Amino acid sequence: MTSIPVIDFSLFTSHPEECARQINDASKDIGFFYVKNHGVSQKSIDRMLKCTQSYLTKLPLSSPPYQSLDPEHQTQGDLKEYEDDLSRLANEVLQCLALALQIPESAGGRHFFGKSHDWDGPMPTTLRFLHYPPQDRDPKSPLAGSHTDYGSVTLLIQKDIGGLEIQPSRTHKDALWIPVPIIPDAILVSIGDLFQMWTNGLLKSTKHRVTHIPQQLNRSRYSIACFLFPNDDIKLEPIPSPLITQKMRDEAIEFEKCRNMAAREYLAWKLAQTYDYGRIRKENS
Ligand SMILES: O=C(O)CCC(=O)C(=O)O
Ligand SMILES: [Fe+2]
Repeated sequence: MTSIPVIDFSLFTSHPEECARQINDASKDIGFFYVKNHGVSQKSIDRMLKCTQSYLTKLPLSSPPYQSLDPEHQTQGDLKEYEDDLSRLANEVLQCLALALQIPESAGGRHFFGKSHDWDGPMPTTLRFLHYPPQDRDPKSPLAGSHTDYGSVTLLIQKDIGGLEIQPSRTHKDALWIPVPIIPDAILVSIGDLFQMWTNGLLKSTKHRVTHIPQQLNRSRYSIACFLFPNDDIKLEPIPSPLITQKMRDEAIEFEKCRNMAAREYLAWKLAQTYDYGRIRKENS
């Protein structure tokens, strides 16, 4: 695959197996897909983007380029409506992944991942509102450096200005970066590290970054990311899918060091690495 497929998510209601097949094909290959007809109200998306714009642009430039809100303490209002729509979509995407991975009924069937992602519980699923201010700095340095997402699945909404790029090839570090266009009314979904580990690499957590669009240097960029995380104690062991064989497990040696970790520990470990990396770079510059 050299481009990100667009999946008509109304298939989830009419033909769930077909929806699952398309999501599976994209997740095994490029690790990213768009969903349209996703049922998240455009009105609530627009309101969220408007709030992001009016709130984040008022923060001092020294603030971090993102703010995380805590949906747990929202009981009504715009954020609540958005969060309800998004959690329904997230749950349906997780059902498609369970269907595609043929999780046996005895283990929960299509609700296998829904059970480990308890949206109302104390899990660290995060909504992140991102503002990338206009650039007067070196346009060659990316707005967000190359990374994979640490959670299970990410749902992303971007406003007007592109710049997101992905590196689908995993064979060498200088492989081609391909731009991710903004498709109006579509939500971008990506597979995170946890799914890659749970499936011994069958599903792909793909590197991505945000770069400058030269014609847009003087404009702010906004996006809203929802990073799905499972409950803290979920292990990073292979899941019960007949598609994940012992051979794949033997080959997935890069995941071995994380095998005994629970999801929360992995998150803390990744954050510590990122933080240390940032600190070391700062100290050496
Ligand atoms: O802002 C974007 O478009 C992507 C941000 C991202 O990849 C992240 O925060 O993990
Ligand atoms: Fe990301």
